[in-house]
Amino acid sequence: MSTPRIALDGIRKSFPAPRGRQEKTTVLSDISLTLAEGEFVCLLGPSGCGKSTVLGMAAGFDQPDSGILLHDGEPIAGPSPQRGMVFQQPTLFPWLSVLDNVTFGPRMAGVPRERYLAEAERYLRLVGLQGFEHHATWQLSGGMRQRAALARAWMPNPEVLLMDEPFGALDAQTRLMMQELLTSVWQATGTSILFVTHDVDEALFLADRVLVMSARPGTIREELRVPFERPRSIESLVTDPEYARLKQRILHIVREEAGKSMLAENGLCPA
Ligand SMILES: Nc1ncnc2c1ncn2[C@@H]1O[C@H](COP(=O)(O)OP(=O)(O)OP(=O)(O)O)[C@@H](O)[C@H]1O
Repeated sequence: MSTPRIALDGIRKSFPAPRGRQEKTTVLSDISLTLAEGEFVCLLGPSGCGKSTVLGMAAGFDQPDSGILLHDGEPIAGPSPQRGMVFQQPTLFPWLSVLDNVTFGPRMAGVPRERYLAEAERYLRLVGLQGFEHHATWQLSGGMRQRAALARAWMPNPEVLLMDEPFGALDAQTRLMMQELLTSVWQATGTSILFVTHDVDEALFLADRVLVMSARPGTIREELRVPFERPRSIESLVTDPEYARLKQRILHIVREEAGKSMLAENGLCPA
């Protein structure tokens, strides 16, 4: 078997307790997962189970207390342009044009314009923003801003993209369009994607595999392979009995784990 792009093995992570309290909060108890080259994996789980913490560690923003964290078999010691991150709120500079936002990294690094312009135009075309290069980002809709953020994340040609509910703030129609668009850019680039979502339909539309996390302290409770051929159409998927079975299974686990979280928050032990 080839080396995975990203591998987490036995990751444990705790954070200091809020002021005035002694004990630490253990957020992740034993997380092991892999992301293969070109694979699309979705991470689902109840609120607060540690999904963003997993992404942050894979990005190199934070280190685990124990366990192994690897990119192509090498330890992840800090952030790298090979691992891009996309957040729910696109972190764009509102006063800059779309093109200046997308090319911000190479411009700040002093790369000559002719070396990055064709690449920027390619990504703007892939995300459907050709013709909007010179608009300021405050002039764009939420979906268009997130498309600009995608083009910017792809500019360094990262091997891995880590996405933290990137479509969570969009309306249902825009969200569907963004899922189709993301799938087509992913297929055109071959980037490995680890994608956090709360939306089971989104996970089943996008992913090759879905990993469902337990309540905090988070661990991977179940892994489901998503068998549907690509390109996928949401209209066909929703009539597929296998889609209904997978959706029911994931909803069942997430509800069960969310129930455990509520009991723990109220100081009660799950039965
Ligand atoms: N830097 C930090 N310091 C202290 N606690 C933190 C820190 N980062 C995260 N936490 C805590 O860790 C837990 C997990 O947070 P995280 O954001 O990873 O969960 P999540 O599954 O992504 O949540 P959600 O689904 O609600 O976005 C939360 O209780 C959060 O308060």
